[in-house]
Amino acid sequence: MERAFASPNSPVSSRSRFLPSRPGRPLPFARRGKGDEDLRADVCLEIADEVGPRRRARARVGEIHVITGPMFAGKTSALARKLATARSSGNAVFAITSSLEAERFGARAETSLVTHDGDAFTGDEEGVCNTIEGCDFGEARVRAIGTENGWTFASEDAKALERADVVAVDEAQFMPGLIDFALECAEKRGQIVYIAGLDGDYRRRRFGEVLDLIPMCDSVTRLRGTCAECGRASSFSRRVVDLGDGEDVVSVGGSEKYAPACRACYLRLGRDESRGDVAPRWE
Ligand SMILES: Nc1ncnc2c1ncn2[C@@H]1O[C@H](COP(=O)(O)OP(=O)(O)O)[C@@H](O)[C@H]1O
Ligand SMILES: Cc1cn([C@H]2C[C@H](O)[C@@H](COP(=O)(O)O)O2)c(=O)[nH]c1=O
Repeated sequence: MERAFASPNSPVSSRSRFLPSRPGRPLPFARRGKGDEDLRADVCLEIADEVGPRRRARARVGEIHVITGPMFAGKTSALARKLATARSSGNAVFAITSSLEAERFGARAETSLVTHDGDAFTGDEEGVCNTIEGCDFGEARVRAIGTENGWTFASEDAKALERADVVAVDEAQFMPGLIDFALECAEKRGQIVYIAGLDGDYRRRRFGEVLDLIPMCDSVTRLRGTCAECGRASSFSRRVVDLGDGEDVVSVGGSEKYAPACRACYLRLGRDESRGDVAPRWE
């Protein structure tokens, strides 16, 4: 797909210089008419701050944004919204998730980011987003990878990853080599990178490499959900089933195994269930 961009010297504000200029193509928004160029600038400003095909070419250095927090906090939902926005402003998107997701969401999780509500961000092959009339979408792919495969992709996927403006990783706690991958995308290829995943496991201990990315990222968002016990904001993931002595930290699942917990309920229920592994660390 051929792309034309506004000249850096055009008489528009520095922010709107990130915006794609595509003569003859529909605006990615419904309102059109007199002064379309102004409208394009006005409407796109808020999303152009974070992503835009122009930005990559201009800066040659990308960004890394981390979206973390406990289970059921809305990490995947937030990531999917970011990607939908990026895509609807003409960016090519490549999203990666863990092949472990298929264990809880089935085969659709091989090519979609699936949330606990059952919503999904889906790539082009499934033809979801292209059906909205008048919108000019960048291509999108979602691929699941196994930890045993590393960051290897089929050749067409590897090309799509290479040319993407925006790269996303969901379930990042399951991905060894996360830091090298994120840095390669942002600093070698100039891509905007979103990393979503758990920072801690059910014991509130470091999970994978998500935390290690913090000193290298541009922004961190730690989301909270709703405590399943009391309705206050949840900050932690509580494992609600006993998987036996020496249980694995990694155990894929949803609400049959985990619950969102506020601090008070996490401590109370951890002790009530005699789960030494979740007792306060100061005891
Ligand atoms: N205890 C729960 N069990 C199942 N779903 C929940 C629970 N608490 C919240 N949810 C739903 O999960 C949604 C968030 O899903 P998702 O974006 O997949 O979160 P995350 O990626 O952080 O686990 C919330 O909007 C809410 O509707
Ligand atoms: C706390 C915790 C979680 N997991 C697993 C359970 C789920 O499969 C994912 C988290 O998914 P979400 O999108 O954040 O809801 O991680 C685990 O293996 N070990 C844990 O301690």
